[in-house]
Formats: sequence, structure tokens, C-alpha cells
Amino acid sequence: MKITIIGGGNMGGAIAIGLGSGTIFAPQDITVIDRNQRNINYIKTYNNGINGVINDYSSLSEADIIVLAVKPWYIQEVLEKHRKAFNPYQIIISIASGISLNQLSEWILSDSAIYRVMPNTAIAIKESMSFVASYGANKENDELILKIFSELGKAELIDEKLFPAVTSLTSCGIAFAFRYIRAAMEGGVEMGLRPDQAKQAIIQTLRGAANLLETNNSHPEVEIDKVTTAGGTTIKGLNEMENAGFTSAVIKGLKASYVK
Ligand SMILES: NC(=O)C1=CN([C@@H]2O[C@H](COP(=O)(O)OP(=O)(O)OC[C@H]3O[C@@H](n4cnc5c(N)ncnc54)[C@H](OP(=O)(O)O)[C@@H]3O)[C@@H](O)[C@H]2O)C=CC1
Ligand SMILES: O=C(O)[C@@H]1CCC=N1
Repeated sequence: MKITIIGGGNMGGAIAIGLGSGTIFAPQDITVIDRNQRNINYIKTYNNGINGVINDYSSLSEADIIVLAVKPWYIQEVLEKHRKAFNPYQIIISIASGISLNQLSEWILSDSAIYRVMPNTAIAIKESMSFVASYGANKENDELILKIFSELGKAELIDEKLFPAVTSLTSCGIAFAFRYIRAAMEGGVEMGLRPDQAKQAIIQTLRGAANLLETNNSHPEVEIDKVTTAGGTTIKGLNEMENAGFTSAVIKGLKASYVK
């Protein structure tokens, strides 16, 4: 099975790198088209077997799957320019934020199965949370797409109307998680830890928190309750954070990133 990714930047590159170490595509069956050699070189430092080309679209007609990984404002132009190379047996995937399945189908103008997928940058290390919605696809197509993205982390088929929410929560959300880590590092350094020591401590703490929630299938507040000794130090920290608007800041940030 062959896959061609148009756009080898942050996300297209991350997808190629993730797929390149998976079991579904051989590296030589993955082609990335970009217009910057720097992006191709970067992908090749991870996996030299992946094909990286500059402005060469010849792989499109032979691809089983085409992934559109350019910025949203280039999607229409790219489709109008290259759709003549598409055929109805191909699956077309767009990861562009805010571009609907209806728009894609208008611009693709073929009977290909069309998918919108919203991954995050952890796809490079097969730890993405990816959401999937489809147009004109059958059950077999769905199974294949879920299999591909499940190998790159977790994948879930959803109604397209939830895309703005999941984009905010998980695709933008990974940046929000990094910002929490950075803030906690700064606190740790102020209290005398070395930056890397603080970072490692926070990474392991977050990993533990995530794993506890999954293992116990519990609500975060149940786990918080186990930490907050009456009259102890944790509740003082939590109350101070809430006083500074922690929960409200997170919700406001998520809603600011919620763009229909
Ligand atoms: N970054 C993220 O975390 C996420 C991004 N997305 C979506 O992924 C898409 C890509 O985002 P991102 O990877 O961040 O963007 P980048 O700008 O990092 O990557 C896109 C790449 O595609 C190149 N490109 C543009 N037009 C063409 C073309 N016609 N042919 C070949 N290459 C082309 C760009 O070149 P040039 O720079 O010269 O324009 C650039 O190198 C967006 O639609 C975004 O909404 C979705 C989920 C998460
Ligand atoms: O910031 C953005 O617009 C893209 C979409 C989701 C993550 N990054």
C-alpha cells in the first residue's frame, strides 16, 4: 500500500516519521512532497528510506492514500491544481484545521472516500490522539483508516461537528500541556531544582497522573482527594492556583482555540 503526503512540515513530517516506523507502510511506499528541502532532510534524518521530493507530484496517481498536510488556506489551491491525478479508488485525508468534509468534496470532485483527521504532533512517536470523520467512505475504508491512526496512538471515529472541540482539546491541547510543563519547570527552578531535573520530575509526575486515571478509570477529583491531606500543603497550592484563575484560564484558552 502506498501513501503520499502533500506538505512535510510539522504535521506531515511527524506523520511520515510515525508511519515510517510502523507496520502498515514500508518506508519506500511513503512519499512526502514539500517545497522546502530542509523539511525533507529532517524527515530523512529519522528514516532515510522514506521518499522525499520537492514539488514532484508524480506519486499522486499511484498512491492508495493521499494526505493533505498543508496549511488550511492552501488546501483549495492544492486540490484544484492536483485533483486531476486522483482516482475514485483512492482515499483522501485532510488534516487541515477548519476545512470541512463538504468543502473537501467540492474541491476534490471525485468519488474518492474523504477523511478529516485531527491528530497532534505526538504522532511522530506513535502517541497521537487522532479523531476521524468521513465522507463517502465505506466500512472497509473506516477500518483501514482507524487501523493506520491507531498504530500512531489512539484513534476514534466521531461526528464531524465535534471537530472544533477535539482540535482545541487535543491538537492545540498538546501545546497547552507543554505550557503547563514549562510553568511547573519555572516553579521548580525557583525552588532550587536544575531545569532538566525539574522537567524529568514533571514528566514522570504527569505520566503517573495519566496512568492512574486510566488504570483506576477514576475522575481527577477522586485522585486529587487522595493527595490533599487535611490542613496539608497540597490544598494550599491548589487553592492558590484556583485563586489565580487556573480552571477558568484553561477553559477560556480551550474556548479561544475552539474555531468553527
Ligand atoms: N501543527 C500541528 O500541531 C497541527 C496541524 N494540523 C494541520 O496540519 C496542516 C499542516 O500544518 P503544519 O504541519 O503545522 O504546517 P507547516 O507549515 O509546518 O507544514 C506545511 C508544509 O507544506 C508545504 N507546502 C505548502 N504548500 C505546498 C504544496 N503545494 N506542495 C507541497 N508542499 C507544500 C509548506 O511549505 P511553505 O512553508 O513554503 O508554505 C510547509 O513546508 C494544517 O492544515 C494544520 O491545520 C493539524 C493538527 C495539528
Ligand atoms: O494552531 C493550529 O491552527 C493548528 C491546528 C491544531 C494545532 N495546530
